[in-house]
Amino acid sequence: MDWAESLVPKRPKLLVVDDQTVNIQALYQIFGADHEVFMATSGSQAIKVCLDKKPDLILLDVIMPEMDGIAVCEELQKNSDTRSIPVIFVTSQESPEEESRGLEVGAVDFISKPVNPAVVRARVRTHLTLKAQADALRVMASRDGLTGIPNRRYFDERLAAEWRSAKRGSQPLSLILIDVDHFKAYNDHYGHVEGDTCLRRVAKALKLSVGRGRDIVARYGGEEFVCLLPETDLAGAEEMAEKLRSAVADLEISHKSSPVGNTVTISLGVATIVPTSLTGPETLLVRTDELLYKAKESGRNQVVAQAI
Ligand SMILES: Nc1nc2c(ncn2[C@@H]2O[C@H](COP(=O)(O)OP(=O)(O)OP(=O)(O)O)[C@@H](O)[C@H]2O)c(=O)[nH]1
Repeated sequence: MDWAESLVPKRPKLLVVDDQTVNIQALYQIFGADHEVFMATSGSQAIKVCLDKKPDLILLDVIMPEMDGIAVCEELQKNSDTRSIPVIFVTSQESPEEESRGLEVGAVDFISKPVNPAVVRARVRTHLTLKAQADALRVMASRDGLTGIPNRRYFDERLAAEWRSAKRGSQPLSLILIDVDHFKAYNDHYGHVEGDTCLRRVAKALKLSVGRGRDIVARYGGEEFVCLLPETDLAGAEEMAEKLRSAVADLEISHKSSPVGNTVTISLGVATIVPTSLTGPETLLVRTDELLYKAKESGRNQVVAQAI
């Protein structure tokens, strides 16, 4: 088994959608033993099952009354939770027009009815492998290689999305920029390998300190980290920043060449904004960076917070 195949779940989840139960049964016979098979007999039911069960792949009948396969595909494409689920159309009247229309709306493959067990198994396996590979690459592209926490790229995406959401709901959005104090001196004293270990431990402590579902901690670059707190006002963000500061202090990582103390410390800038059309995410980033600078200037190992 190669790397890509090993990423496929042991018992992949398949959703079979067909208005004729006899067709569903035929596919169940082929996949039931080594796949978890969900069934839907209409387009709207298929959408519900997708949202609920998050299948790894969908085998979708094209012609169905009420909501056909094309409409189901279009609906799945609209939602970021279902967009990446591969859809294979199962069709009885194959025509080039129908095939190109299906591919346009996001189908990855076509299979003719009545299905041939060996062909359908091989195609499903191929698309499950491709999906698993794409998922793994997506995760890898959003992680920082050294610390394993989300990287700047992922943070930028989340910031843009949370900005839009906060603007729509007129909710506060808070940002904390975090910088390890005198880290150059740490590297100079202990060496780069120890420096890397220190960054990993700091990242872990920060990550374990944030609790809410949409909060994220990411590596912003070098010895800088960032924490994004949706629907959080200044008081809440300041409290969180203080928690992060103590979490790192509590690690008690020896830093003999630090003018601040004997252990590794961090400085934090905190800003909160209720986004409007007149401002953009850069406003929040720039202001938070200025506040971090103030925290450094005022002696480090502290939090400086302000609402915009
Ligand atoms: N070991 C290690 N060091 C890094 C990494 N990324 C950045 N650094 C180091 O972090 C240090 C940051 O130094 P400065 O920007 O001068 O900041 P500082 O020494 O922390 O000083 P202040 O921020 O003012 O307290 C540099 O020496 C970088 O080489 C990394 O991935 N691993």
